[in-house]
Amino acid sequence: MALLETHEIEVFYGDFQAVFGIDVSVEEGETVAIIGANGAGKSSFLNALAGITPSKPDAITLDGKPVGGTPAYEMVKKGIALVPEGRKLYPSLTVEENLLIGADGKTVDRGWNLDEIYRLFPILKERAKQMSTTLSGGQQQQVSIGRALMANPKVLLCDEISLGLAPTIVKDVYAAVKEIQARGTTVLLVEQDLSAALGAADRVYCFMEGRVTLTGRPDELTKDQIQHAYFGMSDA
Ligand SMILES: Nc1ncnc2c1ncn2[C@@H]1O[C@H](COP(=O)(O)OP(=O)(O)OP(=O)(O)O)[C@@H](O)[C@H]1O
Repeated sequence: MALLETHEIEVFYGDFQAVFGIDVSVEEGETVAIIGANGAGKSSFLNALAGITPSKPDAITLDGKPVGGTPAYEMVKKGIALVPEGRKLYPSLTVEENLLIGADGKTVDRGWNLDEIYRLFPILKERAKQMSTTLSGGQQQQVSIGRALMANPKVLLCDEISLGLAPTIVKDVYAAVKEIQARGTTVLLVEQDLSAALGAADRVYCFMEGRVTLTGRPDELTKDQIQHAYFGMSDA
């Protein structure tokens, strides 16, 4: 049994359907990436897992138990924590205060605390008392990841953590994802930066127009397969 599974999950905004019956499974300790173009439904899917958009109870199982439709503040206590698109830090709080807020979602100790976050992201220790808004984009992304880890999740959800960052900074952020996985945390990420996603993930799912068009291990997939799955076209 996989740690996290979706079963024919659907996401609606009023009458508009963004996700059409998607099955995804994530094994404990895996890093899985969802790739796809703008509007493919990646964030809608991730937000359903985080309890931000509604879903049916059986549509999401964690450790085999239905958790779909659980509100976001409860979902994090069940073990699913989100690094949201755009970081969404609290601008009036310091770096450390932002991190400490993440600990409100902690119900089990899986080894993540302030010391461990500062070990993963040493610059944040130096900047601990600064307002989060004074940090660079990459450092703010570190705070957002650290805040989610402070909840000690079973599964860390990351939404477009490369967004707006220079390529060298993206590399650093993804090196941290590898480290997070190495420390035993399961990661499910949504990413438009293909090389970042393929470099970090054990398995990928490609979404197009709210459906899965391709799945596999990065080393098994060809460029043409990915292009076809991404845009519905190929070189041929
Ligand atoms: N709050 C909302 N209300 C109505 N429609 C929405 C809402 N959020 C997303 N959508 C629509 O749902 C579809 C999927 O959007 P979603 O943001 O999930 O895609 P995405 O793959 O994450 O793309 P992006 O990378 O641009 O965020 C799009 O057609 C989008 O316009």
